Amino acid sequence: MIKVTNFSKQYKGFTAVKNLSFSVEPGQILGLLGPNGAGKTTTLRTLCGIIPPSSGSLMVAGHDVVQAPIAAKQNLGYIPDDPRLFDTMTVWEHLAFTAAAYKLADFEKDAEALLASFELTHKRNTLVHNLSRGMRQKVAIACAFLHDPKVLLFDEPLTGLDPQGIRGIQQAIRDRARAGAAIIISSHLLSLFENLCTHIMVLNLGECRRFGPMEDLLSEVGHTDSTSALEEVYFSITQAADQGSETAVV
Ligand SMILES: Nc1ncnc2c1ncn2[C@@H]1O[C@H](COP(=O)(O)OP(=O)(O)OP(=O)(O)O)[C@@H](O)[C@H]1O
Repeated sequence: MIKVTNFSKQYKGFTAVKNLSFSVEPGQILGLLGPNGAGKTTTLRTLCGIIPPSSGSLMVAGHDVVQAPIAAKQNLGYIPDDPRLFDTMTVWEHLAFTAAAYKLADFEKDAEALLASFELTHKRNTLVHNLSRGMRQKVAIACAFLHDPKVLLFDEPLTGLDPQGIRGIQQAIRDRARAGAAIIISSHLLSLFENLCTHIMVLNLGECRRFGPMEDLLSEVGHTDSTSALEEVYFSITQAADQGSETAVV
């Protein structure tokens, strides 16, 4: 569903991502982690077609994001770390606008259901300018879900959410994966990965240092507490990477 092959990205000669290859199948949730500047956002933004790759191929639901950008985007929902909304539009107008952009007929029932699931029904006619940060985040996620994309990309999805919101988004992500979506989540919250992800990729300085199923990664460490196990794996990989170790695939 998501297939990235030998992807590299340079910004004016600086290599932000180097020779990255991985895939995410339907139902899988890949957790992308790595220190600041590791290349996570660059990878997600390239998969969305916001920035072009320098080399390599990136496929979304069978469509090359450079060769067939519209078909790729029709199958994609992207929630950036700082979603930009239209301050002078209401919550409902955002959903209607999104439906028009994706040419969705009869979107109303699905939109109502999304508002209910994100506890936004009572804010239906409120200008997004007058929403809290967490509510704005939920509007962005509801819009990204509306066309029922096969691929979902989340950059730091829990920023600004309250515990109830966090639980709601986690459940929504799980439901989408169960329904067959391929999902990538970038975050610094290891506990989020432990609760949600089927696979993990650790990036450091633009290179993949580890990629594989979560259970394989955790079994290496042999912890019963998976949050601290993930933490241990993360630090051992990123510190080893700093000392120049090779990429490992589990
Ligand atoms: N437009 C740009 N021009 C030049 N360099 C850039 C640009 N965007 C990102 N970079 C550089 O590319 C590298 C990777 O950045 P990126 O935003 O992908 O990292 P990240 O893993 O998402 O980091 P964080 O966890 O801090 O969000 C960084 O060194 C960053 O400074």
